[in-house]
Amino acid sequence: MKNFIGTQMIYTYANGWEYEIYIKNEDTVDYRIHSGMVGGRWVKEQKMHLVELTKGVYKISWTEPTGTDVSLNFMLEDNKMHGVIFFPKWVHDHSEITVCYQNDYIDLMEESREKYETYPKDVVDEFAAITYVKNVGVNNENIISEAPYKGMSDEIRAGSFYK
Ligand SMILES: C=Cc1ccc(O)c(OC)c1
Repeated sequence: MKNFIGTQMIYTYANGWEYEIYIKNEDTVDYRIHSGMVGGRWVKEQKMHLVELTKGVYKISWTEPTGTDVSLNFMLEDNKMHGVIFFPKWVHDHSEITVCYQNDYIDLMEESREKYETYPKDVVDEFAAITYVKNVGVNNENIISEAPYKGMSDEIRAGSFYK
């Protein structure tokens, strides 16, 4: 658990979606979505549940202000993960509403989840290849502190992003 907390990772799902996550502390993640249905979205201070299922295998789970539910398994020894995302119908239908720095739009997310339809939910379950992993310590606010842009994940992997 000590090794996992403080880890920043970038991974690409089999469907091509690229995500970045920072396990900021034992119950909080920050993340950026580099590509996919809601590419451009980024979030700080998402509360989550974390368990170590077995040696080197971690599961984190949370429910978002949008009503989207997420559960992710990280298998670090194999450099892979598996994610399950349960999207309410409205996120699928109006994904553009969720593409923002969510922390500035919590009220809009909560209004939208009431205003639009929840069902049927869209379940996306995919494996992903982890393309970057680094333990950057806990509670670092500089890891995920700006919006994703095209090329950012390549810069992070190349070691040229953080000054
Ligand atoms: C909906 C959020 C969401 C879905 C899948 C992910 O891998 C993720 O990682 C930060 C976040």
